[in-house]
Amino acid sequence: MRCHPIMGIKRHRKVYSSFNFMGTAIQSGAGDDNGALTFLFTRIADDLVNKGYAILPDALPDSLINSLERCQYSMLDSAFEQAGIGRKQDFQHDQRIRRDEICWIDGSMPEGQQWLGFCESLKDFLNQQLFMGLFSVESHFARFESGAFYKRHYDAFRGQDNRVLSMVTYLNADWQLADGGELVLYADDADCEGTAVLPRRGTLVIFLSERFPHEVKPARKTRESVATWFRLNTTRPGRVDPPR
Ligand SMILES: O=C(O)CCC(=O)C(=O)O
Ligand SMILES: [Fe+2]
Repeated sequence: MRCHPIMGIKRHRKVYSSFNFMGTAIQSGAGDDNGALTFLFTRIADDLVNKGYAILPDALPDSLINSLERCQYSMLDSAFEQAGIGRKQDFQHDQRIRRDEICWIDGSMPEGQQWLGFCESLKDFLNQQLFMGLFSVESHFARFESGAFYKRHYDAFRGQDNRVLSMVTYLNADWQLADGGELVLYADDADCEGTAVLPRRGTLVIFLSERFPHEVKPARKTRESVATWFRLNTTRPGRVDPPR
């Protein structure tokens, strides 16, 4: 994959260890987890500056993945709804483009709160380090049943939407190449090859929403993921901009 230096993001030198991950006090040993999270967040910030994306296998602490999984298991299947394309008035289901089911994480369960706390901490860290001006976070579980896919798309279009950063993580243990369902991240519109990522448990992918077209190849067994977006606040007089 070709890489381009990221425009508009600069590293702000700071002492990382002083950062406080209040939202992610994970079970016991929170001190160790905080150290690991500082390391992870620093890696993400560096990769965003250098490449505009990060692909990090085994990135998330087990405790966080386990609680995401508990949260997801406890949601009734009926809580998953067919995913649509577009926002509000443009919202439509188009099975030719995507065939996953989603369930928004609203913080009504402690495990969901823990995940949203992790995302908030990352948002604050990136704002402190890179001055990204991220304002809010939205996150949902997604389930791709066997045969489901999501065709090549952007998560945001320049000047139109306020999704700035896209992040995906996966819950699938023992996912093999033969299971399909790869996320393919393309460098730009001209890139036909891309970089394929297997949706393996704990892998974290994060990228600039407006810059990288991407797709999910057809899965050959049920594929469980968590998709998250970091947004700017584009509310202005006469136009309220709620999340989603
Ligand atoms: O699940 C993935 O790997 C990516 C999903 C995606 O592109 C999206 O929800 O916009
Ligand atoms: Fe996407």
